[in-house]
Amino acid sequence: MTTVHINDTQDTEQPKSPHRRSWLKGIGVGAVSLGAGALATKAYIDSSDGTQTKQDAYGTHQAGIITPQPAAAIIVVFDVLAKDKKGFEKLLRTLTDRITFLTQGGQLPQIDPKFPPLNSGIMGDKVFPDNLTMTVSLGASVFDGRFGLTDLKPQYLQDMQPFPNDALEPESTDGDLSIQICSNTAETCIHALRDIIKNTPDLMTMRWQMNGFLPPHMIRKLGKDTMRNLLGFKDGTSNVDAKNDALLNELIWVSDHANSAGEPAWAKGGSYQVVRLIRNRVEFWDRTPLQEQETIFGRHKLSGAPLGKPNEHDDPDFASDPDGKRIPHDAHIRLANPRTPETRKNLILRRGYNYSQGLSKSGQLNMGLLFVCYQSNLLNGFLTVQGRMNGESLEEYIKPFGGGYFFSLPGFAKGEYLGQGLIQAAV
Ligand SMILES: C=CC1=C(C)c2cc3[nH]c(cc4nc(cc5[nH]c(cc1n2)c(C)c5CCC(=O)O)C(CCC(=O)O)=C4C)c(C)c3C=C
Ligand SMILES: [Fe+2]
Repeated sequence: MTTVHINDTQDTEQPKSPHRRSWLKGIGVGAVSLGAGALATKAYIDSSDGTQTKQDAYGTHQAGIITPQPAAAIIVVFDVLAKDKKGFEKLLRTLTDRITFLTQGGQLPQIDPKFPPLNSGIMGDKVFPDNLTMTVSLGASVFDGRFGLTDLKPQYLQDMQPFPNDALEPESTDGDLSIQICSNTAETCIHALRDIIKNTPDLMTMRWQMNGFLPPHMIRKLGKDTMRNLLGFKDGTSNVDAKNDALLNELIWVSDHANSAGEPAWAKGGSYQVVRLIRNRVEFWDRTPLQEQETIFGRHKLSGAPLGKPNEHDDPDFASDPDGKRIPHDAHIRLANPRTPETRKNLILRRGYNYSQGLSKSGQLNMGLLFVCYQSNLLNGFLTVQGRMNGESLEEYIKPFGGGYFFSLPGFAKGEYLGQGLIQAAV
């Protein structure tokens, strides 16, 4: 999908849009003579505030997978109430309509005040796009026979089985259908979620959800800097290049590539989505020596550089360290990506968010990582990577307690609906 940026992530102190320049002219002030504060104020009230930034609704792939991450996210997982294929199709058509409207924006209809409003009203009467994406994915349970889809399940889709360090809570695990909602603001995500709930009361019910956030000032730097997770480390330094189409067709999208062999035809253009809710034991972490923290990840905390290297994007060069003296063999990055020709097929596209949810029952900070990743092959991707990381030193500080495996539907064209290929292939 094409990304359309309308000055959202630009440096707000440089007048760029014609609209903005005309405003400056209109008040008879030259840009050079305006102080940064005045420009920043103006940036807040015109289109460069990001409210008009739009992601395409139509395309080969759904938005929200390779599109840049905005600052706010909600992952919400539903169980489907629809009883048959017809009901499931109605759900997919409703989701398509609402997502198209919410992501592109527009006027909300006025209604008779004797009836409840059609919408929460959080965005007023005119919905603005605010960089919203809503990515719809299906869990394995949808293919259980209720909707005539049994023979159409993506081959690796399954319920989440606990890894040795997991304590999966059933109320926060699995589910029929996930929606990853991402936007510039938490309010726009909440608005979108409430719109979906209001429009599908008879079709699905919420099972679990998690809100995530990233620092907005870092997002505005547009990839010039890497964001930090709540353990204080740069997270996202090394990731699959979302601009490399050949790589994406091999590793992220179900495609004609051998990595996707055996998948049903309808799944082409989709991707396996993994969500993991991972609590961080931050009080314990904050009492851990810096040296130990860095050894656990295999990177320097401040710079994000691989241990013993000066720069963040330097190659960790494991080959020159066969005994693990510089970067231990059980360091997170060494297990996650050993960087060998054999492990190339295990690369995944990570798209996680931080989360914070007040206090745990035992009075500790309840915060961590809303881990999300995408891959064309769940077995070669997350399942193998997580398998390699079982027993890593980081496990003492983290506790995965929920999540699920889902299949992100292919994108749709104008006049089509999400999952149309699946429904048409169903019996
Ligand atoms: C199974 C996949 C992964 C899980 C689960 C996971 C959890 C997790 N990660 C961090 C922090 C960092 N991860 C980093 C790199 C990294 N992590 C994974 C995979 C999982 N992480 C991969 C594939 C990579 C990239 C490795 C590489 O190519 O070098 C880093 C280093 C910076 C970076 O490259 O992003 C950090 C820091 C936490 C805190 C966490 C669970 C709470
Ligand atoms: Fe990681």
